[in-house]
Amino acid sequence: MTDDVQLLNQTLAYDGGQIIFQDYGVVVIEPSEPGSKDVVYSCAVHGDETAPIEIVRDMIHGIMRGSIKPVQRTLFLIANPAAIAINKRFVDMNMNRLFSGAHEKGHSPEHKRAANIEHYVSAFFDDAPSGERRRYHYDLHTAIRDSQYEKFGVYPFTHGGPYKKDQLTFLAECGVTTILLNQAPTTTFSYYSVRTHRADAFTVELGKVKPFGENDRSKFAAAEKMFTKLICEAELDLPEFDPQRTKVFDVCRTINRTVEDFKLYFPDDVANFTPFKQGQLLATDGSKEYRVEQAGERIIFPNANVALGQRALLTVVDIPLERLQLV
Ligand SMILES: O=C(O)CCC(=O)N[C@@H](CCC(=O)O)C(=O)O
Ligand SMILES: [Zn+2]
Repeated sequence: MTDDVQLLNQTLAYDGGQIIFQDYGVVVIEPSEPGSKDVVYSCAVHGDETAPIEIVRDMIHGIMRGSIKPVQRTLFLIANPAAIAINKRFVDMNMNRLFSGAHEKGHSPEHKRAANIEHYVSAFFDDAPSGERRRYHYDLHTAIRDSQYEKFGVYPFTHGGPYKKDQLTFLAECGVTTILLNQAPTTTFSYYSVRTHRADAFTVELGKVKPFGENDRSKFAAAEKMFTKLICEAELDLPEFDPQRTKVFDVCRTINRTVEDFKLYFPDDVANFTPFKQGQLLATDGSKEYRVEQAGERIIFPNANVALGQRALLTVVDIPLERLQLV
């Protein structure tokens, strides 16, 4: 902790550029001869999701020690240090519902931090050298529940734009071979980067939430290797896109909690992506019942304790990848 405080507002050199400690949890890597990519890695939008924090911490330490030498401009964000300090998902508000200006509607620590984070991300992209550049943002998370597909990415709404083969391939190389298509604007961090900064951006769920020190880092090795390569190589040597590699799910329904009396009708240990039988009761929101409508409908991100007005459950169905417009 003492070291972190001493580093605040400091700039250190690494063999290849500078490490700028702009704010708590805001670290900018400026290579002296930057490549054409601007890469954002964020973690701890949810403060108890420790594996992504360990990954980002170790990448920053690797750069400080000289074992990782980025050639691409990189912004590392440890989004919610106050929530990490109390070992909780958030202090007052779920920060991943406060982007794209939603932070203007309140005054909690998360509202303020989300506003500052948007400022840091904008400054990072704006400060890039001129010329054609590619912007990437991987917002790293771990999920509350087990999952039938351990790693999965949320592809934010593209507003009809095509999905990118190189991004699906990069994620597959990270071990993320399941993709969930979000079909509507949201106030998540990854959608903010897509919409406001035209970045290729994803929420990446890397596994299940565990306390610090209990993460099996071997499960993240492929992802860590690819995250490092992306910033250390001028161009990634990715394999050709293989449509067989990635399984795609489409959001079927978003079920919000609108009243105090919200209930889920399946146990806490039911894993993400578990399918349910047609007609089965999934949730009640006061007197409103939510039952499975389609064959093959699966649940994801169930949480009966979200704030009123927020998403308490998603249902998804698998779709053939061939249905996507790919470039
Ligand atoms: O495990 C859970 O129930 C929640 C995991 C989580 O935090 N998921 C993200 C997904 C963001 C997105 O849809 O892009 C979230 O709910 O914020
Ligand atoms: Zn999360």
